[in-house]
Amino acid sequence: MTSHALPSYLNPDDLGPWGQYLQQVDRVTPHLGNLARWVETLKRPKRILTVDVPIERDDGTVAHFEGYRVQHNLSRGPGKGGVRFHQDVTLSEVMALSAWMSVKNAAVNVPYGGAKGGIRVDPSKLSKGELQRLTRRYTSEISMLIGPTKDIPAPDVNTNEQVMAWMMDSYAMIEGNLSTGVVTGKPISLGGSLGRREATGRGVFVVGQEAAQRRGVAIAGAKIAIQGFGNVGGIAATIFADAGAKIVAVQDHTGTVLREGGLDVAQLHAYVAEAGGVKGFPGADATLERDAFWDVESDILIPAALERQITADVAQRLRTKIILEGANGPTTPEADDILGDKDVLVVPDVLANAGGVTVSYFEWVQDFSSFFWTEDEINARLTRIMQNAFGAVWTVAQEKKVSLRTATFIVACTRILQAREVRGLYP
Ligand SMILES: NC(=O)C1=CN([C@@H]2O[C@H](COP(=O)(O)OP(=O)(O)OC[C@H]3O[C@@H](n4cnc5c(N)ncnc54)[C@H](OP(=O)(O)O)[C@@H]3O)[C@@H](O)[C@H]2O)C=CC1
Ligand SMILES: O=C(O)CCC(=O)C(=O)O
Repeated sequence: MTSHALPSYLNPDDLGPWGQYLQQVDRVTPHLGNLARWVETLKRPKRILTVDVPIERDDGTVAHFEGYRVQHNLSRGPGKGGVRFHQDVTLSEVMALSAWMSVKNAAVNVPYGGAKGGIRVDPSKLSKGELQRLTRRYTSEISMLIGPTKDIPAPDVNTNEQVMAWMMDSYAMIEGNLSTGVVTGKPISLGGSLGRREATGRGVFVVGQEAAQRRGVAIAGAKIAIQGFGNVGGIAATIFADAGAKIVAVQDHTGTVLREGGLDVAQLHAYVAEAGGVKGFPGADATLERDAFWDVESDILIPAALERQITADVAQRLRTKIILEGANGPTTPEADDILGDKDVLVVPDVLANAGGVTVSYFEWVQDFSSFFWTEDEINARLTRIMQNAFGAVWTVAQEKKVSLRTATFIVACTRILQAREVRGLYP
């Protein structure tokens, strides 16, 4: 029997984010004991759908966009993971994001496999009508894969509650019934959950408290630098600032703003809502060149934008104690090694940003039971799950003397492969 480490549909010379994920799997394999015989299942997505998404533009022309939905692993439950609209989306990226969802969902022990979707499009160049047509067409094209018990999309970069409402409505039109549980991250008026919008940033804060406590860093007064000021970075900034931390630097696509004494986060949110980005924020002491963001001294760094931002070069330069990965895949394996040598504590994406999918799970449960919880209940349950997950990973990391990333992969991949093994293969 031949076993191929690389799926045939990828260019072996340019694996992109999928290559990064494969290296992470290689690092966990020696710790999986007998389950390692199943490890190849982690290296192959279960199902990949590539779709052509044509829309009529407002000017009457027709434009085509490439979209994907990848179900990486379904051993523990239906697929679950967001949908990204971005001009740089590739199949390799969506494959990696779907795999990180499998690991993340198992790390916090929510009953899902991993999936992710995306369209290669710059949504800022579309009108609202065009965006709605794109979303509806995409939903129709992937409708054979998704469903409340099959695969449940959610928001990711450049998608939000409105996009989820359009996805749900398109699916309901196809199915002929109202299936609120087909997507999460919906508006509250449509079966969405209190606390979902804030959940990823809140989860980053909870694990941040756990990490800071173990590293002897006080959150009150801690200096925090954040890359990305959207759903994850923007909300994390607010929660950390409310807890007394100083948000000393924020970078988004438009620029980087700095204030030694701490930026006024509420004012920055108001400014970004008007101006479209942090560039030109009058409450900043200084602005920085893009690359200089990585030289800002901080106690905690929160990458909350895109993958592969912290490369080996960046890792050498960083002056921080703790990295909380709000983004998926922000640190390359080479950078991980350097940060380990520098004793920087990296709380990996598959743990740090799991708050979003955790409250998505709560939303899905609430939709099925048509019984909705209070925000306090949601936040208390979220906090408990994140603290327990962090504690379990920390213990494994100490026992096995591995990074928190490898420890999270040990916990999660063990759960995934135990489910795989006990289900067995069709003879
Ligand atoms: N939303 C969620 O619930 C979850 C999201 N994540 C991950 O968190 C990350 C951010 O997602 P989310 O906050 O939802 O996305 P948003 O679209 O809400 O925000 C993305 C932010 O990143 C900024 N950004 C994009 N590219 C760059 C860049 N090259 N340099 C600096 N900043 C950049 C954007 O700036 P600008 O607006 O100027 O383009 C924006 O501020 C992603 O990796 C996502 O996968 C993980 C778990 C859950
Ligand atoms: O809420 C969800 O289902 C998934 C969110 C997501 O895409 C992620 O955690 O990366």
